Amino acid sequence: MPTVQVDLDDRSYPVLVENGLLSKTADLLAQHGLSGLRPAIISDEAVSRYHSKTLIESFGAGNSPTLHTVPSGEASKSISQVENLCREMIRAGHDRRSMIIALGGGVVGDLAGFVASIFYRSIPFVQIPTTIVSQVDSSVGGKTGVNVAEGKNLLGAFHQPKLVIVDPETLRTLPAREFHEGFAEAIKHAAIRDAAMLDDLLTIAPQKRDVPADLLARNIAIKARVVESDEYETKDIRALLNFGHTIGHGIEASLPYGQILHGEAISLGIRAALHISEKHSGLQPEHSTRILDLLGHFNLPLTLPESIATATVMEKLSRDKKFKSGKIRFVTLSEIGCAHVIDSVSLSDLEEAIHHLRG
Ligand SMILES: O=C(O)C(=O)C[C@@H](O)[C@H](O)[C@H](O)COP(=O)(O)O
Repeated sequence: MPTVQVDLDDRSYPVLVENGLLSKTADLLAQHGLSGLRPAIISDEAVSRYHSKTLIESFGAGNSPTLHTVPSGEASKSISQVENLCREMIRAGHDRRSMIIALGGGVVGDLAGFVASIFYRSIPFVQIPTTIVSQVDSSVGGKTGVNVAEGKNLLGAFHQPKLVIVDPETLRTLPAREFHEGFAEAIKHAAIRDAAMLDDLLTIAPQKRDVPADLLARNIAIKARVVESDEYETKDIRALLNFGHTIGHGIEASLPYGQILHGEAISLGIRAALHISEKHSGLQPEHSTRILDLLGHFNLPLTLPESIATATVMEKLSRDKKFKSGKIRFVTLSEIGCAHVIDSVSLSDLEEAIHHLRG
C-alpha cells in the first residue's frame, strides 16, 4: 500500500493511501497501537450519511465509537462548534483515554483536530480525509483551528494526528464542485515543488471521481517533506505551502463562510500570486498560463465575483499570519516548481493584483 511517513520525532506518523481502507479502520488503529482508546468520530452531516456506517461497522461489537456531527460547510469551522463538540463528548463520557477520528473534509479535520488539541488538555486524533483538499493537504501537517469573522484560521493549534487513513473511494460521493476545488491545492503543490506533476494532473478527467492513489501519495509526500523541514512555520519553508493563500484567504473571508469554497478562493489567490510573481520574481508569463490553464481544466474560478470589494479583501488579508513588523512575507514563483518567500511586496501590489482578478 502507498504509505508516506511524516517524520517529526515523537510526533511522527504514517499516511496510508489505498482504496477500501475505511472499512478496515479498526484493524488499522490496532496495528498502530491505538486500539486502547475510546473513539469519538467527528464528522459532518453529508459525509456521515455516506461513510460513518462503514467506519462504525469496522469496530464490530466491541469499543464502538460515538458519533458527533456538525452541519456541512465552512461555517461549522467556528469556536461555537468547538464548544458544542467538547460538551457533547463530555456528556457521552469521553475523557483523556479517548481519541478523536476526524471523518470528512478540511473543515471537519481542522475542527476535530482543534477539539483534540484542547479536549482534556489534548487527546490523540486520527484523520480520515474524504475530499481532495483534505487528502492532498489539510489532513497532513497538524495545522488545526477555526475561523472568526475577522479572518480564516485565526484561532488554532499545531496538533499532529497519530495516523492518516486516505481511502480514495470516499471521493466517489463528492459533489462536482467539492471534487474540483481540491485540485487547487494539488496544482499549488506542483507550482511550488513539482513542475512535472502539472502534466499528470492534466490527465485527470474532471467529470470522473477517479484519482490514482500514487498521485495522492505524491502530493502528500510534497507536503510531508515541507512540514518536516519547518513544522511550526518559523523558517519561511512551510510558508511556501501558503502560495495563493494570502489573497485567497482574504477573498474567502470576504463573503459569508462557505459561499466561495476554499479551493475556489485559492484558485483566485494563485492567479493573483502569479501576477505578482511575474512582477517581483521574473516568472515568465507562459509559466503562469500553464498553471491558469490547469485551474481552468478543473472549472476553478479565475475572475473575482463583482460582489467582493477590493477594500474588504484588503482588510481581511491584513490579518494574515505572514505579516511581520507590518510587512507581508509573500510567496512567489520564479519558475514552476521554484517558490520563494519575499518581503518586497507592498500593500499597493496586493491591491493591484486583486484588481487584476477582475479582468
Ligand atoms: O499546512 C500548511 O502549512 C499550509 O499552509 C497548507 C494550506 O493549504 C492550508 O490551507 C493551511 O491550513 C493554511 O494555513 P494558514 O496558516 O495560512 O492558516
